[in-house]
Amino acid sequence: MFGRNERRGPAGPAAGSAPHEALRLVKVTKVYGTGGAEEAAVTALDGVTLSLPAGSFTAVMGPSGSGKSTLLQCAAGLDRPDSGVVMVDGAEMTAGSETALTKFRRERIGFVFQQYNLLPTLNVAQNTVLPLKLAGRRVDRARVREVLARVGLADRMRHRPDQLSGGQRQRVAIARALVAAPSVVFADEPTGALDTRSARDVLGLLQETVRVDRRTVVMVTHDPVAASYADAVLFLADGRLVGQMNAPTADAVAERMTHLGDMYEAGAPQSGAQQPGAPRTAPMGA
Ligand SMILES: Nc1ncnc2c1ncn2[C@@H]1O[C@H](COP(=O)(O)OP(=O)(O)OP(=O)(O)O)[C@@H](O)[C@H]1O
Repeated sequence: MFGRNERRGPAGPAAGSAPHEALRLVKVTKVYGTGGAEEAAVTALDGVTLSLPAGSFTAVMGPSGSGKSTLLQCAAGLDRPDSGVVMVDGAEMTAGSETALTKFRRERIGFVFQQYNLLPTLNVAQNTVLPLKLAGRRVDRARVREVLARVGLADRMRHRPDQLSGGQRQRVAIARALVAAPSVVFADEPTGALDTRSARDVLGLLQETVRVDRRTVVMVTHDPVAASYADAVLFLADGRLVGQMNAPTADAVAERMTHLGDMYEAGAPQSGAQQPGAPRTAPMGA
């Protein structure tokens, strides 16, 4: 496991080769409500365009209500945008039927939620293999053991979630997210319910899956320390991307968050300099 400041160089591929794009959003818009007399329409996402290279770890931050969860839901295929395109590994996720979307999600996407979402009646191993079973894929026992060993739970395979601590439960959720070798892992406040030490373990595991397995991780968080484990932070305000910070530190992220409202009101979004392996966001309004 790597410490948060132990970076192994840029998260992108070796210099000279074109970065493989893991996730692309083009003008993704989501409006809730009809805008009728009794229900004001809320534009939760307003034309979000971004591109994340494979093997990158990106945190998404922004004030409450800025659209972070909606962005995650739309990018992960758990919800459909009203307009715009979501592509994973160069394939358009938003194109097909509900069945096709579900299949796409099961094959290419992993999830980690704040409240773990483990099934209480299944043990650790059974929870971990659930994505494989749902996708109708063969369960490779050695792979399951390997993934559980990676998260430090090889000796807990027969335990049920209620026999585990919060940190251990979240590590099961990470094993479950990784077992099917997804292209992108989406994590929604994965450390929101954890103590500092468990949070550090979970963030280290997410970082490790990026560095070692070359997975792509997108994490929504309110916590500047959690965001500092990422390669880059994207800042949202009012459903728009308003800034980006590469190689973030907790202090710099906290400061940017403090000024985010002012920045946005002044119409002066700031972006950090682009670095290899960092996400590319479109200019405002693109
Ligand atoms: N199902 C829904 N129906 C109507 N409005 C919604 C719905 N889901 C979200 N919204 C609205 O869309 C906007 C963005 O919500 P979202 O949950 O994405 O924000 P967030 O940045 O994740 O907020 P938080 O940090 O508080 O979780 C908010 O104004 C919210 O009230």
